[in-house]
Amino acid sequence: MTQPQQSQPIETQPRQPDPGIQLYDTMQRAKVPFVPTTPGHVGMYLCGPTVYSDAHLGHAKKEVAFDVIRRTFLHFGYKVRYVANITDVGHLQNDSDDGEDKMLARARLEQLEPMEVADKYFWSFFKDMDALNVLRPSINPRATGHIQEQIKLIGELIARGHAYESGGSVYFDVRSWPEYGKLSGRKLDDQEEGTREAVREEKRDPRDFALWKNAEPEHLMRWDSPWGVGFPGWHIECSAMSLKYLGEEFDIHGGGLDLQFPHHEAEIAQSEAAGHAFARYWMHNNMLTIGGEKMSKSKGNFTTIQDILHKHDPMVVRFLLVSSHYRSVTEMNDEAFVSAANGYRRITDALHEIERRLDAAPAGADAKIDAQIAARVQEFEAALRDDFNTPKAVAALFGLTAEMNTALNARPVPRDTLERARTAYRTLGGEVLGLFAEGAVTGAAQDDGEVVSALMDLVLKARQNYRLQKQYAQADDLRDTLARVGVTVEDTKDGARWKR
Ligand SMILES: Nc1ncnc2c1ncn2[C@@H]1O[C@H](COP(=O)(O)OP(=O)(O)OP(=O)(O)O)[C@@H](O)[C@H]1O
Ligand SMILES: [Zn+2]
Repeated sequence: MTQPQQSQPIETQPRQPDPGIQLYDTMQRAKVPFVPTTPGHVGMYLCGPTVYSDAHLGHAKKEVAFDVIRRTFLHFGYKVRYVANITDVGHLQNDSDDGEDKMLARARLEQLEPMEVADKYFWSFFKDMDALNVLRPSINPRATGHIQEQIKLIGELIARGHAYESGGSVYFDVRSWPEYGKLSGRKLDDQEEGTREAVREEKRDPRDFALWKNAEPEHLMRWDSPWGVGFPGWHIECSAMSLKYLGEEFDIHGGGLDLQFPHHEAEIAQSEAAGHAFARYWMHNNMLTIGGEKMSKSKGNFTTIQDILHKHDPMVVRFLLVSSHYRSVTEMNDEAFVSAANGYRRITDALHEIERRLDAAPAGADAKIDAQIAARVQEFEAALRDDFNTPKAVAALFGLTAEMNTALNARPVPRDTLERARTAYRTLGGEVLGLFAEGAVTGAAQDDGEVVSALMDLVLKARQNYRLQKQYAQADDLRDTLARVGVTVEDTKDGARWKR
């Protein structure tokens, strides 16, 4: 795999970790101050994809939401360890303990080995995420690479009396853990059982969930265990891998709202019952919807990220996603893309104009514009400190853009002020919101992006050099070549400009 073609966030100045971040904790059902387990550090665990098909736009909402949260912590001076798992075994069709393993069902459909399915969709997931400028996880553990860790944790649960073996499978005993249900607020008696008769018979209580499943003879993914040949249940991988890479207690556990029950509830019960403190804060993104309904693979109402990237610039897709709050529903339709494309262009046009004018700008600074920029930076940062409020942060960028456009239209803006504005855009829009990927891998619309803009800057500089050296034939030749591909060059008092 090629390296991610994205710039890692860099801080413009060394910072002390910002103590003022508030986040909404699903467990406390309130916005609370973020207090790290280890000062200056954030350990995050995100439930990643089950790699059995191409990712859709709903997955992109989740990945981008948590990517911005991670980037915000980096911006505010924290060191972040970001662990996001890959589920490549144990996720059964109906999310309970019944049905076929999603990986196996797909393997049969595509006539591939289960591991071929996992690898195929693992790489396609990261290709999509690179295009959307989502930073790669610090650690990206796969469930099948951590079978021993899962077996060990299951053994601990049996030893403590919170799990039992039955018919070669092992189940978590929910009755032994009265706190089961505390995240989602579901009482044990409300919880529906959705399992087959044979599975139900193995359980002491229908709501017990599988930690280990006995493998039927035709089941291809299988490992030896103290309970016979089988495979792990879906939930146990996240407890085992977060414990391994983030320790006994870590800061933030994230995932989609639809994972609260049963997945996160099960993760909490099995981790805490095994004696681990587990996550301090629980964060959940809301859903991306289409016609008011959750976009999902099983409903069939999904659009893959690949399909979207054939029609739209990946940065416009990202802009659309960050324009709504991670805890809000994002409704997807054509108008949403049109308005995101317009909004994104408004911001990038201003940034490019600022960058274009930098070289020829008069020396000095403009105190009034500097103050406006500083106020917008504060507004942006305050929005993100307040539970990562990206729509408000985007509004601050629009405010900055309106003010900069007014200033740019009124008078020559001095260089230090242009530089300050440029840094504000590049740091806040680029590093924190991740909106200006340099050379991200993409679909069709990318030629409109920054690569072209950078190349055109080079060409115009070369033309200017010819003119300064009075080599007018060469300068005209460049202009004519551009004209043949539909690019016109205009000479203005502020230097040459190009347009298509
Ligand atoms: N429409 C959506 N909006 C936001 N997040 C989503 C959406 N769909 C899935 N996710 C999140 O992506 C992750 C993986 O989800 P999953 O693989 O179950 O996708 P799915 O399309 O819902 O599949 P299925 O329909 O088979 O359940 C989960 O954290 C889930 O919350
Ligand atoms: Zn998980």
